Amino acid sequence: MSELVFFCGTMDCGKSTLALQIEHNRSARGKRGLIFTRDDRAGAGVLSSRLGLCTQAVEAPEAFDFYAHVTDHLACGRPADYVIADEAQFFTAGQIEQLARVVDDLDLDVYAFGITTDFRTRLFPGSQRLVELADRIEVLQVEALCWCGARATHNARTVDGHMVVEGAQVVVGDVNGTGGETGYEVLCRRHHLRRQTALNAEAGARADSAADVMTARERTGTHADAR
Ligand SMILES: Nc1ncnc2c1ncn2[C@@H]1O[C@H](COP(=O)(O)OP(=O)(O)O)[C@@H](O)[C@H]1O
Ligand SMILES: Cc1cn([C@H]2C[C@H](O)[C@@H](COP(=O)(O)O)O2)c(=O)[nH]c1=O
Repeated sequence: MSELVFFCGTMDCGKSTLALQIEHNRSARGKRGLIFTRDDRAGAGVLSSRLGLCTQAVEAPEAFDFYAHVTDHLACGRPADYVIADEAQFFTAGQIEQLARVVDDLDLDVYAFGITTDFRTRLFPGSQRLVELADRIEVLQVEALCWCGARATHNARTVDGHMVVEGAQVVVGDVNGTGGETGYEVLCRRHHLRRQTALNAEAGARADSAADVMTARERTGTHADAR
């Protein structure tokens, strides 16, 4: 029986890589896939992984109808055995329902990949509908890590390395943003809630060690000018 599977995780945990691997393994066995994405960092009509691999995909903007596209494709006599949909968090709830119909009415497997929550820890509409409708939810096993070493569970948006909590839900970008640009950093829940990014942690550690030196000097009565 065909299924709708939602592969999810934080940013940078290997979702697009897995999408490319699933595509590779199935096409190597003669199966034909339809590949969709929306607003990939590499540009329109591309599904890209940070490992350097990418493949052509159909760009699916807000008005795009997945069900109509797949039925048209089949009606033209072209084959399709499965569907891959990356950046699924950006799809509308209605588009996820179309993907569910592709499974139920057209009997194709649909593999959707996306982050569940935004920089404010709120579900994206597409991800919410996938959680509600998917036959299976697979959390990726390659853990992205917070700067503290714990498993990263949340996505922070950063400007100059500092976490921001205001702004549009969708801002396409990458982890490790630099030079004033909007970027992202994955964090564990504790550090997301405390708004502590790697940069803040570094500054905090420097301040702590300066305070330790001051305390030691006060304790021993030594000062830089006394040396
Ligand atoms: N230089 C590298 N060497 C090895 N693995 C890398 C390298 N750069 C990225 N990766 C791997 O690629 C993963 C990101 O893959 P990607 O498919 O782009 O993530 P996602 O789609 O979840 O944002 C990282 O978690 C890491 O495991
Ligand atoms: C948290 C968050 C992310 N985004 C964007 C940033 C990237 O373009 C994608 C995620 O891509 P990835 O392949 O999973 O790294 O989503 C956003 O628009 N809004 C957010 O809150």
